[in-house]
Amino acid sequence: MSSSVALSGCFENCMWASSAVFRRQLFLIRSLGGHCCRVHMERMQGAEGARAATLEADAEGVIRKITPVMDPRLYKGQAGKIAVIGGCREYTGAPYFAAISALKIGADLSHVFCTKDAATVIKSYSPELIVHPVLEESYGVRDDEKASVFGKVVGEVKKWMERFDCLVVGPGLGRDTFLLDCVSGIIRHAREANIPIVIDGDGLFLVMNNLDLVKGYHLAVLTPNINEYKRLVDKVLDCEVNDQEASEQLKLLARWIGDVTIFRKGKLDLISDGETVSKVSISGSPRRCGGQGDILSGSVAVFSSWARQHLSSTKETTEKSLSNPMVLGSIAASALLRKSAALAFASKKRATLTTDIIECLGGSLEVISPAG
Ligand SMILES: NC(=O)C1=CN([C@@H]2O[C@H](COP(=O)(O)OP(=O)(O)OC[C@H]3O[C@@H](n4cnc5c(N)ncnc54)[C@H](OP(=O)(O)O)[C@@H]3O)[C@@H](O)[C@H]2O)[C@@H](O)CC1
Ligand SMILES: Nc1ncnc2c1ncn2[C@@H]1O[C@H](COP(=O)(O)OP(=O)(O)OP(=O)(O)O)[C@@H](O)[C@H]1O
Ligand SMILES: [Mg+2]
Repeated sequence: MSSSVALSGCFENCMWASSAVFRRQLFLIRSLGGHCCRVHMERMQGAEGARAATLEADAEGVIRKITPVMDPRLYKGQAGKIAVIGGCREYTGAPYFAAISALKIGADLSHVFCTKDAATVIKSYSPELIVHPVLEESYGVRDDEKASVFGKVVGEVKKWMERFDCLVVGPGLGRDTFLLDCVSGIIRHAREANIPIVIDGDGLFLVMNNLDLVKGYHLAVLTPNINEYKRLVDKVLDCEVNDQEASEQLKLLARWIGDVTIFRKGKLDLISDGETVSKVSISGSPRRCGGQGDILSGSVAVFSSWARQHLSSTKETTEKSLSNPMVLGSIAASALLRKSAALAFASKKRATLTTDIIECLGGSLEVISPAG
């Protein structure tokens, strides 16, 4: 069987959910206990053979290609307008890290949509950010007010939606049920408006329980850390993480969810849109202070916006995944985060904090793609 025929067969597998064949397979998988991934893997391997090892991405080449030149004819906003949906009573650092990283890399405007409790705190970290105190948690809303507050919250974000090049949903969002309902409404509007979305942190918690929010949306990137990836694999593939077949499992996960890009964060970063898998293993920092994933989500937002702009202005024909702006943006963000973390660690050692890494973003980008 040709590999393309086999691949399309595999895709069809993802559509089994409503068929009798799928129910029979599910029964078989369940009867085998925790071996469902092996079953899937064998199907994949049967389909594609033992595919070539996952290639290291030419991340610096990608950065050079998509980073826009500094052109005095550009006006404010053309280098990127990013919005972070996140920030609640508990977490104010995460949305700040994501939003400020976007600016430090070169976006022109960075907004944060958060709860009232978080807004003043985030504003006090930086006057550069545009902060909207619009999200509401259950404790502040009576049951009989919920429908109207929902409409107001979603409406406030929708007013701005079309101006954004990318949304980052989840850093420091929390897990309040009413707040997450409103964020589901925001994601639906973003999809309708064709706005790319990076889903991270508690945004992944939301999406994992409502896969339809991202299913089939080619402009969505999911950025799970080690715990979030475990939960995603468990929920979607109904099995455990398989590190021996990491690339195949990731590819399968992206296909199973449907047309999204998944960025699996870890000792090495793996990125797949279900077509190919790219690896970025540039050495980073051994410090694992919280917040590095937040820098990454803001960075993916900027680079994927730049990749989208680049691709729409060139007629390059290339491999399908390398014409996927979300994959290119993810590869670029991974490399820049890792280089910046290494640079920060070289001078700060054990005292390295997320804010130190953010300070290294500009310098690290300058080495790869000088501003002029
Ligand atoms: N400076 C800041 O502001 C930073 C803020 N950050 C923000 O923190 C948030 C969580 O992200 P994280 O990375 O801690 O998630 P992760 O590793 O899955 O969780 C570890 C364990 O905690 C638990 N758990 C988590 N949230 C829970 C909840 N609301 N309620 C109850 N349990 C919860 C979780 O349990 P489980 O999901 O398994 O039930 C798991 O066992 C997210 O918004 C992120 O952006 C970070 O970006 C760092 C910098
Ligand atoms: N062991 C490691 N060695 C080197 N770099 C790593 C390692 N683990 C993660 N990273 C880098 O740090 C980035 C953030 O990953 P991490 O797993 O810390 O995210 P996170 O847990 O979501 O972070 P946050 O604390 O912001 O929520 C990854 O993209 C990766 O490049
Ligand atoms: Mg995180």
